[in-house]
Amino acid sequence: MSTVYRRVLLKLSGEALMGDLAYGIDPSVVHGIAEEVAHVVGQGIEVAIVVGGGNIFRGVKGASAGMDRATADYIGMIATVMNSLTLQDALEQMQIPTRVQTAIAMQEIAEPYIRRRAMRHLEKKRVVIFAAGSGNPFFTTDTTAALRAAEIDAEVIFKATKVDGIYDSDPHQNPQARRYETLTYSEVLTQDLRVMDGTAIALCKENNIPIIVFDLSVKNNIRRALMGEKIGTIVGGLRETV
Ligand SMILES: Nc1ncnc2c1ncn2[C@@H]1O[C@H](COP(=O)(O)OP(=O)(O)OP(=O)(O)O)[C@@H](O)[C@H]1O
Ligand SMILES: O=c1ccn([C@@H]2O[C@H](COP(=O)(O)O)[C@@H](O)[C@H]2O)c(=O)[nH]1
Repeated sequence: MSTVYRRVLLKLSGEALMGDLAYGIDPSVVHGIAEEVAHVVGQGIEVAIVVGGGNIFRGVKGASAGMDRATADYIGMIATVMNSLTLQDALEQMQIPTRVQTAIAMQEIAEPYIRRRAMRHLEKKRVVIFAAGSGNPFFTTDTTAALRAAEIDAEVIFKATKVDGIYDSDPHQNPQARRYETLTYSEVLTQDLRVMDGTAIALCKENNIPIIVFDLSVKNNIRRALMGEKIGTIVGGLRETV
């Protein structure tokens, strides 16, 4: 069976890993994600993953409570390593070969991020999980996803998150918000649609990488999206002239 995509980058919401818990990781959520990723890998799609850290720690929150922002961001990046290792464990229990590469050296735990090595792993159909964000404070894992997608020549970024697409305002704040099916990068930026940070959108625009935003909590959505089914909101699907 031929697939729509050859190589994709899947950005998983850290917060969504909590499931119904108040904090941390719900093993059943991680197990469900791993099952869907395993299916897609089994179809021959090369999958790289960036996972957020919002279920454990966000730098901005730490800073607003009085911490030094850069220190708080390093803690946030370490949170993404915990999520990445948890996901690796779940995938390997399903016999899916997986490598975690970290942007902050922790060689006893994971490989360092080496672009060419990551690409080789992907060619060998190993799932590569990029941990510790970009390694730089003041960034997010959404921007990391855009950066890594450009570096590894991924065709598309799938942002699996807590909403089923991009709305004209935050649907968690405004129940009247209306969902878009498609948007240009420029529309997301000029309308200040904050489902992803502006740096991530700008990087995708510059490198012409489409972004598909969809709801992670619906069973089989990862599988459906990565297999090419049209769900959620697509940003930048059409080449822009502006
Ligand atoms: N216009 C919008 N359309 C859709 N969601 C929006 C919009 N504006 C803000 N949001 C919010 O963006 C959130 C998704 O982004 P957020 O960065 O919080 O999560 P994430 O990146 O998936 O998680 P994490 O940071 O834990 O990895 C949604 O839960 C929603 O409340
Ligand atoms: O490149 C990066 C990526 C992340 N951080 C910090 O980690 C947390 C968790 O990431 P989320 O994208 O919010 O899930 C983030 O709040 C930052 O504090 C970073 O500093 N640099």
